[in-house]
Amino acid sequence: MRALNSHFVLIDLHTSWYSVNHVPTSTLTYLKSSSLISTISSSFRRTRRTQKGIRSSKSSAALIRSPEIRRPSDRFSSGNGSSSSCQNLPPTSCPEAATELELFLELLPLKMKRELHGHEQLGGLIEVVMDLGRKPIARFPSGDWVISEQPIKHEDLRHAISKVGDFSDDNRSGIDTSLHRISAIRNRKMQIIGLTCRVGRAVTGSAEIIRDLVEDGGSILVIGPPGVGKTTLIREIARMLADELKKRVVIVDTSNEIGGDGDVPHPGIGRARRMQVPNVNMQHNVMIEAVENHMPETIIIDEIGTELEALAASTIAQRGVQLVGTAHGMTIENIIKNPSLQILVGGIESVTLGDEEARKRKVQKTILERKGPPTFTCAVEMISKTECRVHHRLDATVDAILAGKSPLFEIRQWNDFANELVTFSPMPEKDHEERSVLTDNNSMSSDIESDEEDTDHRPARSKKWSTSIYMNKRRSPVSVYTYKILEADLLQVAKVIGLEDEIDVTDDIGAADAILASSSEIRQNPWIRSVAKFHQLPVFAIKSNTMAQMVKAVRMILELESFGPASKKPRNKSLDVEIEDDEPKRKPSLEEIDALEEVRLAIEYIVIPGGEPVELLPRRSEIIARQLELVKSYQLAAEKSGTEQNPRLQILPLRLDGKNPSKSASASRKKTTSMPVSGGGNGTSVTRLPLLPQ
Ligand SMILES: Nc1ncnc2c1ncn2[C@@H]1O[C@H](COP(=O)(O)OP(=O)(O)OP(=O)(O)O)[C@@H](O)[C@H]1O
Repeated sequence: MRALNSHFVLIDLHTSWYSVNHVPTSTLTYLKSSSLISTISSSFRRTRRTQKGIRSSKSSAALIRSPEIRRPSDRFSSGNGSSSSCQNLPPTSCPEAATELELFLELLPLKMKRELHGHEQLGGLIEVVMDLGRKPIARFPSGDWVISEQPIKHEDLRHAISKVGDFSDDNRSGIDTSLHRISAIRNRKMQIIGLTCRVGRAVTGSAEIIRDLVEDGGSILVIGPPGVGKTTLIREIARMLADELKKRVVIVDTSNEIGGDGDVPHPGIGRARRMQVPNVNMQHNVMIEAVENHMPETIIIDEIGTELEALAASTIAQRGVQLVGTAHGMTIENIIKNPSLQILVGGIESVTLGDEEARKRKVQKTILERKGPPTFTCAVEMISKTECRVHHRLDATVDAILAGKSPLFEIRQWNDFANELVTFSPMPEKDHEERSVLTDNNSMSSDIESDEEDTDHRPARSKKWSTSIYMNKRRSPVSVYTYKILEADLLQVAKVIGLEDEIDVTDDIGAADAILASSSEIRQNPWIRSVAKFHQLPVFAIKSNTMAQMVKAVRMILELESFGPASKKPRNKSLDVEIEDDEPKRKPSLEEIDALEEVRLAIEYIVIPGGEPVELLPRRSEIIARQLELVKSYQLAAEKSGTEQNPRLQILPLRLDGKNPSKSASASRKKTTSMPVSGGGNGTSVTRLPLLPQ
């Protein structure tokens, strides 16, 4: 719960400062058609002004550091290499970029190529998708575009394949002397039936947003969703370090994506050296080889994805080499929760405190702590190509997340129009007294609240939800609009309890059947209730983002559980359900709390993400009964094991209906401690909670 919660705090900080900027598009679409739009847009303008104010006001309470502003002349003064000559030009106006784009377009059949040539945003092309029997799609920053009405034929794919090198075992290939990445989809006979062709480009200046971190010499972990620009960023970091800071840089280039296809690396990496990797499974070996043989001062590595690679990264960092690496994930919390990558943030262990210590720290007896120093000094969460969150001290961020506190981070935005970098740090929530002054959020909220009463001016809408209608006929699957709750968390919980076919997530509030939000967010941003009322949608609010509450929410949304006394009377015909943990019928003992916390940690950190069974500590049989209840509330199976004197519970990665809750379980993953199941007799190997004191 702590870890999950803190994610919310993180987003909370982010949104509380400029929540208006982050009103979901769908909401804005709705607002455009309603009388609320003037309220929101005026608040939006106020917020923008506030941001400008912050840029010029050093005393602003929202700033921990004063904002840094760089001019384009600073940005581009020192770039060199072939790409630098084009740095201020749009890609199509730059001869080298245009040549590389031409190489890319060579992949396509003539007709498609001609169509694409006519597209005004050709210079910003991101990907072309060619799937057999389907219309080819071009992906631009502005969205997808159908290149041709003619479906892709075998010969189109053959043409494209003939222009690229061999596909490696990760199904990726490239075009000689370019940075483009071609990824194949195969059928069961291993024939290629689809291609994702990504335009690679060296973007000089793209690393200016974190130049200070690069110059500091610390190790940098870059995380972000696919396609956000991680590879492009670290390619530029490699060039910056090698050419401008004169460091010995070695790139471990697993898919030849950083240095391009071919044996002579692309000029985009400057003087950095590149080591190719014969086979993806050897990435970790090549990482170690790079350190042992080539005396690098910096190692650059894209996509650290396995436990072995994470271990190799940690070894490299211990040898005093600066490491710049990327990993998939939206936030640091995703890395903490990923059993293979945990080591990058220092590893996590569960510690049971003594009664005295727990009282002193005002925490539960079983807490999560960082095991050791993180591999990386700092972390960059990429939000878009021009915006990121910088965690200067990754160790402090991880500690804060594990303790359920708000981590300190800095938001950096590159403003393309003004050509300047704006840096600001949101205050932790509890120190955030002046937030209302800074964001004008309060006035926005109250405006909206008052607008709520103005029901006469709203367009008439069909009633989508009222308790009775919903009870009688709801759609399947039920579409849920989530607000400040990770879609992935909701879908994972639905999957765990075997209801994944019953629930869907939508970005379009107008198409939703229900809203799931965190109560604290609703308190801070009451407009969500206004929107819910307008659409007559029920709001399910969860108090804390524990999986147990999520399970309850899913079951309530699907009417598998009654709303109970927590639901408020339908106001304005929309239902408002506050989901809380079940009230304990009696005050639990410390031992019981400890035992239940052990269950929660085991399920949320090992059984569900790792798909592994966990054997708990021996407990008294009454306590085991309580543990079993909790396990069942996650819709998971458990069995008793241990001896009669020392009974214990073993949580199985099986849903109550007997299926495996998580496909993420990797069979090859190392287990901390394994021992045969005692009493269970099915021969499964069992993983104990890491380092739980005996
Ligand atoms: N700063 C930038 N300016 C313009 N285009 C960019 C920039 N950064 C990335 N791109 C383009 O966006 C696309 C995706 O970039 P990139 O491959 O670096 O993303 P990624 O996060 O590494 O993706 P993945 O995780 O899938 O490997 C590419 O076409 C790239 O050329």
